[in-house]
Amino acid sequence: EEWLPLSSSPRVFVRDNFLNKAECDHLRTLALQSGRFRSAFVSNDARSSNAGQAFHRDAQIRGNTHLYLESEDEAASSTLQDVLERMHLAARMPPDSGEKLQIARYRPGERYEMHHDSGPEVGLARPATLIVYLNDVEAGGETIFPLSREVLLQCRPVHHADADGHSRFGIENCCNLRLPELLRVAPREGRAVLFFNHHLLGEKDVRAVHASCPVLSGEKWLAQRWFRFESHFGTASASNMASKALCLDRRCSADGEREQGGILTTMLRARPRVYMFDHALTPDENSRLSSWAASMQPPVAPGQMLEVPQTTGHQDQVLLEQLRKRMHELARVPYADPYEASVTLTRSRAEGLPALEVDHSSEPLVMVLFLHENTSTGTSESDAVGQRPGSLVLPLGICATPAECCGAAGARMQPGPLQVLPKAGRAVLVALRRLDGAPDALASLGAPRSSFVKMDQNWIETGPKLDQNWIATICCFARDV
Ligand SMILES: O=C(O)CCC(=O)C(=O)O
Ligand SMILES: [Fe+2]
Repeated sequence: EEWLPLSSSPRVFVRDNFLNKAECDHLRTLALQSGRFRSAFVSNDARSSNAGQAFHRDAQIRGNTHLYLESEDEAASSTLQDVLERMHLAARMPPDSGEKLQIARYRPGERYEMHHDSGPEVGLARPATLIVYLNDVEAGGETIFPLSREVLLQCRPVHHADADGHSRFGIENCCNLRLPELLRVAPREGRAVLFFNHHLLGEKDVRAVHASCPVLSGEKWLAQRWFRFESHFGTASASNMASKALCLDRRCSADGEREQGGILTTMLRARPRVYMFDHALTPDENSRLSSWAASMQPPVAPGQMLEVPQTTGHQDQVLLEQLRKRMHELARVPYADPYEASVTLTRSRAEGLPALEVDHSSEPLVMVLFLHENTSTGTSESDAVGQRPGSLVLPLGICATPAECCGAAGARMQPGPLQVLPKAGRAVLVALRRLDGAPDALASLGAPRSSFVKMDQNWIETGPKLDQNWIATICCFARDV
């Protein structure tokens, strides 16, 4: 497994060894050498002018120091560029969506009380946050997410009286609690936490509040990337990544991030967002999937679609669910087990945070498609890239302006159909929405005339129906063609 989903509401993922020791050391050294550390609570940058951040200027609320790495730092460090690229790939966020990388440092006693990272109401929308811890902390410093209203209340930045009549302020009251509804991520060198501050359809997820427990002993260092809805230029990494995507469009060699478990992630397009995952299925899964499809009675004709039964008892049920789960994880979309987890989810929604608004329209809906042998997808537009039989050709729309399509390097990029060659175990993810949840007109997939299996209830015969809350499509090839 690669990124481990810890919670589906809010969406929180964790991955160990996201950065290696040398990379962690390098980022800390860059930060120290810059001499730019300053108190988080006296920050007078643009962000402090908004209401949501104003109270963070109180040392009691947030006592650590931090700095931002600048484009000059990026230009001078290929390690930093590489780290940033991997951060964007991991978060499935386009290259131009990142703020400057923040390096933060907490000394004993320093903490950051409960807060939300995003404030669309004040013009600061941050759909996702990626934190990487840069060292091992002797004690304390966990990042915590309250998963129920009860726990949230016990963590609020007010004085809480405990049973003995002692008063404890804010998270100090709840960092000691060992409760199942308190998700706690201990800082470990190289460990990354990815969480989404907005729902898949763009609305702010009020449940994504979190805090940093006080460091009890030692120091805590982290690197933090915030992602924005709107294009957020000014970082060198944006143009590097966009030109790599350009290279892939033109069929250069793949160059992506190899995740744990051997899955190789590559961004094919920034707008709309298209990702390719090699080795998403193991050879064993490919062959089991192929023989399962081949065993269908009556046989599946080329071009015919085949529905995966929802019923339990099918001999390949376990395999199919495992794949479905993996596809969801790759898409960073919460997986709702059709038989169990969805029930659990519904229950936790009903009981968990009754006073908070939960956006039911963001129900995950991802379809998983498998291409079978003897199928030819295709549109005539694909000829320019020399279509091979069975390729997945995505006629990904026409950009109004090149910059709109591909960000910083847009002027050099030719939008047009994207061809993904079939390769056993390869999956392709197309985000159908922009980061703010609006349907991405560039992701109009048309109607690929291939044989697909959709892992939910219905056949898809035409393009995705955005009015039905489609978020993404992900398909995988079980065979080479
Ligand atoms: O230090 C942590 O673990 C969390 C930091 C955080 O939430 C923030 O800086 O916004
Ligand atoms: Fe935060």
